Amino acid sequence: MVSKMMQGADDKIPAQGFGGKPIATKGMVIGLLGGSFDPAHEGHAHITREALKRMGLDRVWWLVTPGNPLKARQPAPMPERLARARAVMDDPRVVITDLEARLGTRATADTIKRLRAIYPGVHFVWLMGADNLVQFHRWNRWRDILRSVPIGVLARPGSGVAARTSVAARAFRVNQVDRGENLRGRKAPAWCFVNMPMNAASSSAIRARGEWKR
Ligand SMILES: Nc1ncnc2c1ncn2[C@@H]1O[C@H](COP(=O)(O)OP(=O)(O)OP(=O)(O)O)[C@@H](O)[C@H]1O
Ligand SMILES: O=C(O)c1ccc[n+]([C@@H]2O[C@H](COP(=O)([O-])O)[C@@H](O)[C@H]2O)c1
Repeated sequence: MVSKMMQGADDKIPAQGFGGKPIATKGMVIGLLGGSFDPAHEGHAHITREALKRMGLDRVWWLVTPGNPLKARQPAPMPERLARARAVMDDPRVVITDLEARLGTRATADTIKRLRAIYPGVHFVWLMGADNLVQFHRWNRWRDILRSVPIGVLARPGSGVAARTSVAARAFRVNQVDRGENLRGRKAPAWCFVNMPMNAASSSAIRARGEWKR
């Protein structure tokens, strides 16, 4: 028989955060911000705070990718990207993790599938900047992603029009949340476009200025 104390612990999954995987509580709504974070910057922190505030999220996990499947360039070593990300985003609601390296996944569709299996009862929301919606139809099994989790798209300078008229936006137009930006309780397919004061920071600009290893 499960004791009262154990019942409390059972709400937390995975039970002991095994293998460095973060612990979540059943019923939580967790935003996933995947990225190269090469390096992390104020733009990432800005969209994370906005997503937490506007979308009804309990947590955001930054998934520092072992390597974007569409980018030929190898990013800086994982420990350095993790350390920089933790310095940029120091908030108890945000977990910086190398989960994809631990799971052995690269394609977002695979990562989401694995996370939903490992964390039953947890609701995931995929987050991305508007520039990623523009080329989202080039991602592996992009329609499966849209059908498996709600997606929050955050405005980024220069990408608004292209994002709104992108292949993915047009294909899933009827699933765009028409009122507000709150994705809590939404069932996929559902996505929102968050118009907000924008931050122009980018990793490539930081690298171009020689402020980060290339
Ligand atoms: N300033 C920003 N405004 C809105 N979204 C952003 C911003 N910077 C990054 N993002 C989003 O954060 C996620 C991770 O971005 P990434 O780590 O690739 O940074 P980046 O600045 O876009 O890098 P790069 O310049 O090398 O392409 C992506 O979904 C991206 O769209
Ligand atoms: O799954 C894919 O095919 C895919 C293609 C391009 C990008 N992604 C993911 O999108 C996220 C943003 O990548 P980036 O390099 O723009 O920061 C990151 O988690 C990548 O793994 C995923």
